[in-house]
Amino acid sequence: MQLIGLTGGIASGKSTVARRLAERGAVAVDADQIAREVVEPGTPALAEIAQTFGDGVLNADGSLNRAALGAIVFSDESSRLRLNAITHPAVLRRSTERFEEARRANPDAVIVYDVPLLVETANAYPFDLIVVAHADAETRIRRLVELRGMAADEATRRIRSQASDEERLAVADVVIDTDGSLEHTLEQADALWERLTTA
Ligand SMILES: CC(C)(COP(=O)(O)OP(=O)(O)OC[C@H]1O[C@@H](n2cnc3c(N)ncnc32)[C@H](O)[C@@H]1O)[C@@H](O)C(=O)NCCC(=O)NCCS
Ligand SMILES: Nc1ncnc2c1ncn2[C@@H]1O[C@H](COP(=O)(O)OP(=O)(O)OP(=O)(O)O)[C@@H](O)[C@H]1O
Repeated sequence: MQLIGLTGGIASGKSTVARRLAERGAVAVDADQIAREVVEPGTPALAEIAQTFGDGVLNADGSLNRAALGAIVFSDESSRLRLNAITHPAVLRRSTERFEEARRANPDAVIVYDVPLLVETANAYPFDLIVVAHADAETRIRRLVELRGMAADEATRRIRSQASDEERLAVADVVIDTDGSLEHTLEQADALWERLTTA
């Protein structure tokens, strides 16, 4: 098994790279998706979030109101760290289970773990290789505004709450330049796959 940590700032194109690698045969594990699973109604993490941030972060049906919680944590660093302290242990546990399942199914599996906060959590995982998808903050803000309808100031706040480009590049074994065309990104993902699968 090879465990590849794939990170990058918000809207850098991590999921695009992960999807391409999955098409070529990798097992993709997505930390954002797991972070959603661990706060589903009935989970201990959701109960702790409601206790910490109040019932205002819940929808009428008891599910997490992501916009309400996002508004709190991306404008107040201590709240964001409190949320991380609640969710990250559960994300770590479930992610590790997914890696283990993939290894049991195929001992030669190449697992691509798409994780936005890798710089903050890298030491928790035994990565064989760290890949950083890198695009300028300006490009990422434009994508968030144009493709996801996010307000520019919200996009800037999220970027500020994450590790800097320098911090991410400092831990990278491989950098994928995601600032250019989509084809250029996909070509680099294909080259990475060749490297991973030709010993
Ligand atoms: C605050 C929440 C409810 C906002 O939900 P929303 O649907 O608006 O965003 P979503 O979860 O799709 O995340 C989108 C992007 O925001 C960034 N982001 C999310 N959480 C964080 C965080 N705690 N710190 C910095 N950036 C973050 C990431 O780049 C992520 O890809 C949600 O992001 C959350 O529960 N975050 C805590 C869990 C976490 O750290 N997830 C990141 C991967 S482990
Ligand atoms: N050169 C490029 N490389 C990657 N994505 C690109 C490129 N040009 C445009 N895009 C677009 O930018 C967006 C990047 O989104 P993607 O979900 O891949 O990023 P992400 O890093 O996973 O985001 P998040 O941190 O929010 O999960 C997609 O809509 C993609 O089509």
